[in-house]
Amino acid sequence: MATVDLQQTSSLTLESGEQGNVLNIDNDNASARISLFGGHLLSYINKKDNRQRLWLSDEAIFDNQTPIRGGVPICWPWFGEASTSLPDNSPSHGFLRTQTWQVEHAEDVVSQNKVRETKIILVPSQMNNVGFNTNLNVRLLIKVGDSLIIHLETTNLSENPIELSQALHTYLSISDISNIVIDGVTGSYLDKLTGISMPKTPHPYLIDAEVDRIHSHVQENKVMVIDKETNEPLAQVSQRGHDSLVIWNPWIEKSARMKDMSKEGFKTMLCIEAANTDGLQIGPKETHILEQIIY
Ligand SMILES: O=P(O)(O)OC[C@H]1O[C@@H](O)[C@H](O)[C@@H](O)[C@@H]1O
Repeated sequence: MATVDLQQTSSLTLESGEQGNVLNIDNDNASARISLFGGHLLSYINKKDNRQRLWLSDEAIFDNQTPIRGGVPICWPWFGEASTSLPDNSPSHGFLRTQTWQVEHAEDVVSQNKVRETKIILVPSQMNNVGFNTNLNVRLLIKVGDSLIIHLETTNLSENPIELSQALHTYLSISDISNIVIDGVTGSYLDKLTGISMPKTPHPYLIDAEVDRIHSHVQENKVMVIDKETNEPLAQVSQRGHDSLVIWNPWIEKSARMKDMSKEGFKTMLCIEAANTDGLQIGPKETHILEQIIY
């Protein structure tokens, strides 16, 4: 691939430091950081209130091998543990979050609503891995403006349908997990901790223990995390091209077992993941877009 001249995009710089190679974006509406290891968003600050929307672990490991804890990991072409048909030691959540990605395109643009934004397209440098031999093309389109738009595009280049699973594993930054309520998630869900399908999402939806849930029948497109005391929205996401939302917080004991999470880390994060967990079929020559927008 031809090298993209990043200097053409005035809102964008490439930094090489302790966190590896990171794209730094700073425009009129927002700032953001994207690691080229994993094509991984690390930070998004919307300048309308200067609040950080993404949570990044204080203990995240930046060694260009370990998946980064926090931000927006790209889970692809499987979500969660690898199927038994794949070789032993196939990594959890697929192999793209531990690939180096390249910039295919970068541009300062003005949106239809006349908002200045930075548009970036990233592609993984390698596609075949650990027995998952596909004829698939992946692109990650990111628009940083008065919202953060993320498109994970998968194109099936082959003559046959292909099945996969995937997620935009977004870690949202919140003030205090004991002080929030989730709005917009209802219906039945699979509790991954017990393996049991639960008929109803609790209302109000509070988090006061470990949660790992796949919500497959979410009616609302927009989901909000609201401060219980002030009623202010702390985070707002919407999604498209998904079959489920995954809600995850490891709570006290699981956090303590994780090498890249501090003891108190779980208190200020909540994952709301736009996902396809039920086997997404992509037809020959078709492109699928999984979108999440963070406001
Ligand atoms: O530690 P990892 O591989 O990044 O996964 C974190 C969590 O990711 C969530 O999506 C899964 O539902 C959890 O089961 C998992 O523990």
